[in-house]
Amino acid sequence: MTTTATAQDAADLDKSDLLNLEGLLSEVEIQLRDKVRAFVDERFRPSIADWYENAHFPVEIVREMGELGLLGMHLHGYGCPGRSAVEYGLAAMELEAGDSGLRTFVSVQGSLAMSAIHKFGSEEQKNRYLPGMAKGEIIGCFGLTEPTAGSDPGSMATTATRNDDGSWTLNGAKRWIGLASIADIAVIWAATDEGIRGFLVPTDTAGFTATPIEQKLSMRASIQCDIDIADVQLPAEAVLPDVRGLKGPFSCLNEARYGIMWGAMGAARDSYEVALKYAQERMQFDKPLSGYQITQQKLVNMVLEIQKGILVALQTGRLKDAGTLDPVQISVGKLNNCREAIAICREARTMLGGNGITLEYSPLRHANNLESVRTYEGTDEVHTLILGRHITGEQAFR
Ligand SMILES: Cc1cc2nc3c(=O)[nH]c(=O)nc-3n(C[C@H](O)[C@H](O)[C@H](O)COP(=O)(O)OP(=O)(O)OC[C@H]3O[C@@H](n4cnc5c(N)ncnc54)[C@H](O)[C@@H]3O)c2cc1C
Repeated sequence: MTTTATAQDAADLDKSDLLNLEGLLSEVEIQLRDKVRAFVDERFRPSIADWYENAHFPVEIVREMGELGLLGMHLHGYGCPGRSAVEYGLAAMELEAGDSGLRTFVSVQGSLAMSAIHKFGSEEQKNRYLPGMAKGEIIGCFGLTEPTAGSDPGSMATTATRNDDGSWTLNGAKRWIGLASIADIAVIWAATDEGIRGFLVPTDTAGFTATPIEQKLSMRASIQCDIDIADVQLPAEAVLPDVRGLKGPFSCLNEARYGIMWGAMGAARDSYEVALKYAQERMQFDKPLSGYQITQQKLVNMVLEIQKGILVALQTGRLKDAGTLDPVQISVGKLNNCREAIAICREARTMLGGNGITLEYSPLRHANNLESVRTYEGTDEVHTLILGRHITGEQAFR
């Protein structure tokens, strides 16, 4: 009797959640996750292959994401949803199970642009922009990277000079700036006499030009731009008053890096599930691929890393919600989960054979997207150096 019951229980175990990590979540967290999963299934999955092929970002669903409470999710007040870090992470995982471009939109809007205004803006700036951004009526972008300053943003060449009347003149260039060509407001980081400062630049300001970067092999259902900033004139009150120096942009990057560690596991889980289904249906040498030892080993290795990666993300989220998270701990999850996710997606692709190189199946699309995800918000190398510095006490950046 006991044996039968145990066998039945084992058969019921979720093949994507062998350890029942769902049991670590609250009812509210599960409900939120399921709501976002349903949105991705209904509004995103049916069209993602076409959007990816045609390099189309579905701006038409931005307001729906606002209605779902996905924009600036973890921010409180000013019309923001005020969700926990774990809830934000679970949403990021479900969005990226659809496509990294969708999660990237939410990261740029909420974790980067809205966070910058929420953390460092004046009351006037917060009231003016955040409620509309939370609804998806105002789109924001975050300009830190430059053509010659990527991993080393401290070397940025964009300048902001204070004019005699207190207004500002900005000059320079930014590269790889998500959403810039469809954004209404850009957070632009620039070098000033007082150190690096953030500026809120309406994108219709004269001298501000955003041009989408084309011919991308990754993140195709998403927009990144070159920005040219030529004698852009801004009023005195355009500056974010409450921060100077790189700690400003870095604290926003930490918000986005946190979401990425969850998101990467969403792409990995989707690839694993696609590969498992395919292996069970595809017959070769008179039996399903899933009946071969090598195939089983691939699937087992995938699900082990997915479970570990979600545990890493969940523990990081619990620390964040408790207010005890150290930025070094974010590097653990960003580095590990991106690295493992890309390996999982590539392995899943091998199991699909030739069919795996088409957009009919998600793993190669996810793997290609993750090339961007492992690069932005600190490359693998940068997070390795952050962790190496912490472990050894020696900084090896330069
Ligand atoms: C799809 C996408 C979206 C993006 N969105 C945004 C955005 O919205 N806003 C924004 O500001 N930026 C954005 N970025 C830019 C992103 O943050 C940068 O690409 C990233 O920081 C790396 O900079 P880089 O591309 O200039 O590479 P580089 O910094 O030139 O690095 C090239 C290589 O050298 C390695 N390297 C660098 N320094 C060291 C070192 N000290 N030791 C060892 N190796 C090193 C790097 O790890 C990398 O492998 C985005 C990028 C992409 C691809």
